[in-house]
Amino acid sequence: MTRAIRIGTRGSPLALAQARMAATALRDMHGLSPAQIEIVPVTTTGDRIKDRPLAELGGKALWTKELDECLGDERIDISVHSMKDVESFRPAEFTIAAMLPRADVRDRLIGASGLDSIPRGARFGTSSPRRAAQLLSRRPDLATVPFRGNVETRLRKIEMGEADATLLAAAGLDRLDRRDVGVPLDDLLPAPAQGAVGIEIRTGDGRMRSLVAAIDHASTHICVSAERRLLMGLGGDCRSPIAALALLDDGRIHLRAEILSPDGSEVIRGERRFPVDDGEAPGQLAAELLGRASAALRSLFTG
Ligand SMILES: NCc1[nH]cc(CCC(=O)O)c1CC(=O)O
Repeated sequence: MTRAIRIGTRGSPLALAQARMAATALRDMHGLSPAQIEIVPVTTTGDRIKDRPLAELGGKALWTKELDECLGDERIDISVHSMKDVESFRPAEFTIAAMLPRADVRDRLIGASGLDSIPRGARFGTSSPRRAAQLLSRRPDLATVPFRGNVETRLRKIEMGEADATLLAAAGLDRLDRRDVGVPLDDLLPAPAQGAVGIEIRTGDGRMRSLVAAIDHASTHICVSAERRLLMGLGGDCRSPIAALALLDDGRIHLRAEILSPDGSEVIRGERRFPVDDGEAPGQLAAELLGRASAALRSLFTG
């Protein structure tokens, strides 16, 4: 091994925890010493802008732009991302060469013991169009209030009473050792790629490609790729209320998805089962969902 592998990551506590998971996996797989891996925190646009819903800025590589610049300039060798935050179309210059084993994919409800136990008219904190729409479809009496910041910040906002309840990804809570926080919701479909951590390299970097490919978790990669293909087919971005989850079932992919109007009044659900090497099926499911949606809902998508 020549010089240390530089792992670029966002600087949030969750991002750093995920970068450490990637570092540990690489170290264990390749028998590296701690000095042979370095973690390089990079501040992204999404981290800097704290006062506006990110959905308003929409589709502008909010979490990846600065990391991409570092990766492109060879200031880092790999980038570690929450796959959920990685836009569906990436520059050909970069390749997601591996994913870590997926964590709990569910959202957890904070501030109430179940969706039915939230008091009538309570304020629900979220800036996620998906979470807002899913919640309003079940509880139209609730009011959503904007809710940004990292996981710890959002938990503090609930403690301070800025909102009565919120949803957070189980994956993030668990990785921050907040395993006891919140109630998992089994019947709320998560965001595409929720719970998955991706490792990105420069497409031409053969050395990193083989180092990183060795820690790839194949079933996670297969399922998250199917969810991202669906997203591409929908032409959705972080402004579009989309939920999707692919699971492997008997060697085949079972992909479930829903698209929602922002106020939750319209919910279009669908699912497909298909072989893992069928790259077309997710796009076909996307087209089918859009075909069943009202013109107003369809207009939120460009696919
Ligand atoms: N949107 C921010 C974000 N990006 C990834 C996670 C959690 C980890 C994951 O889903 O992989 C979170 C926090 C959350 O949604 O609660």
